[in-house]
Amino acid sequence: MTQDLSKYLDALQSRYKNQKEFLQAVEEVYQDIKPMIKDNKHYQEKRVFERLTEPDRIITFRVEWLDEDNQVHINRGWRVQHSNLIGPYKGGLRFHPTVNESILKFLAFEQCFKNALTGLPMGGGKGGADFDPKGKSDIDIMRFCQAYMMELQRHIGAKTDVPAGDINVGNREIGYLYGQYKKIQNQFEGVLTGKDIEFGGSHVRTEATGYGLVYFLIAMLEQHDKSLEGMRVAISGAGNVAIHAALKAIERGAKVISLSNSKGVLVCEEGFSEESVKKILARRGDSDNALKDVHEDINGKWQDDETPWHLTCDVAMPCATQNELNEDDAKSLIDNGCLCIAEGANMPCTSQAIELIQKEKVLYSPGKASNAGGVALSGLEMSQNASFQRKEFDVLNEQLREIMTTIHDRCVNYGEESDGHINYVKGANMASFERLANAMIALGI
Ligand SMILES: NC(=O)C1=CN([C@@H]2O[C@H](COP(=O)(O)OP(=O)(O)OC[C@H]3O[C@@H](n4cnc5c(N)ncnc54)[C@H](O)[C@@H]3O)[C@@H](O)[C@H]2O)C=CC1
Ligand SMILES: O=C(O)CCC(=O)C(=O)O
Repeated sequence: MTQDLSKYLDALQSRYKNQKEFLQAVEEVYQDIKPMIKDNKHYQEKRVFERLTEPDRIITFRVEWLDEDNQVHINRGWRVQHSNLIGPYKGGLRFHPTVNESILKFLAFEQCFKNALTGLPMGGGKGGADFDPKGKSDIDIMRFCQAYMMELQRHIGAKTDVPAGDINVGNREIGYLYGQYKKIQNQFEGVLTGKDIEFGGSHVRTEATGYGLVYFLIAMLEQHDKSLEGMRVAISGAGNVAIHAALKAIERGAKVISLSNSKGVLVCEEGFSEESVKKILARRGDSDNALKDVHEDINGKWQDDETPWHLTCDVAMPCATQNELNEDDAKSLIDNGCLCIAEGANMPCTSQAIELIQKEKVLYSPGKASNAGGVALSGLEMSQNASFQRKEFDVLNEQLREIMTTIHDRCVNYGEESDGHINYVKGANMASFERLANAMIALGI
């Protein structure tokens, strides 16, 4: 039967040969769950792996919009509804010129496993557009969001599909998207998460992915009798995930030595202060390189076209984008003594980098486990919306910490190897696959 499965994988690789990110995500899961399928005749007979690798549906549409000078623009929009086996489709929207079907399919596929790990009733999806918000005015952003929602609203609903933010879709964009949905549908419901606190949003959603990443990291270090306090932490990215991971790591006594963007890296050898990170956060909206702008003010060094991975650090947290950390970067981190890599972004390490990291037995957590805090908090936003209630910040923050610790423990339960090493990738893949596969069998064909 595993032989048939490898034939199926060959067929998938040939059918989607132009979708390298999607295949990369599927192949990673396949390696870890192969033995589970071999040992379970129901998984074989019901062809669960094959069914899990094909999205339920992909909605593709044209987004036409008028900019503030009344010029016509046309973009491609998508929503990949991958699986609603264990709850409504759930996952973010990404607006970036590099967005294509392969990237959204990989993200939606990963999202199913991530959401299963949270223990909450959420299926997996992802969407977005090849729209580039860089340099666009607020009016242009609003008009694009309205045009995008004009089509998306037909396909989503509080119990059907609940999008949220991802790269370049934050609180402002969610507001414009939700405003348009409400106008068209005349429904005040939890159809999007990441909303403003004043109209149905939840405390801690903004911070959740970054904070959750650090809660996971702390659990991972404690599991290995280590503490985050005093550790040098290199972070990439300077967006929602990176900034909140930096703030939480600083609060917990770590020395955060870098933040980055696609133009270079900002290094602060003595460690950023909380005030420095907040300065960067405040500048983000009105500058296309906030990191470079503030470097002198906060006593940091700006390095053009560099990434953080050549720095000497104890912990690395890639929090920018997919495949941003390659084999050479992994080698450089390991040679410089890095003992832990915790992913904040989705699939930031290339397959070759992961192979090396695993071979060297460096502590390593995949994004689908360590960045699950964002979607977990979205799940809590959905339940607050459904019951027309609002929970306090501290209550939700504690719930987030508990969920991340539980995800960590699930990875340990499934990922501990005979020599005691914990393979968090294997643990995350097996624990989530089991939940999805069992649901698939119970729900019938
Ligand atoms: N926002 C969320 O709740 C969640 C986000 N993620 C993932 O985290 C990552 C970052 O997302 P957000 O922080 O939300 O987005 P964001 O739009 O707030 O920030 C993205 C950051 O990455 C930087 N960046 C983009 N491309 C880069 C490149 N090639 N090299 C270096 N830096 C680059 C940008 O300059 C920006 O600072 C993405 O992989 C996303 O899918 C994962 C889970 C939840
Ligand atoms: O909160 C959500 O629904 C989406 C989060 C997300 O896009 C992710 O986990 O990658």
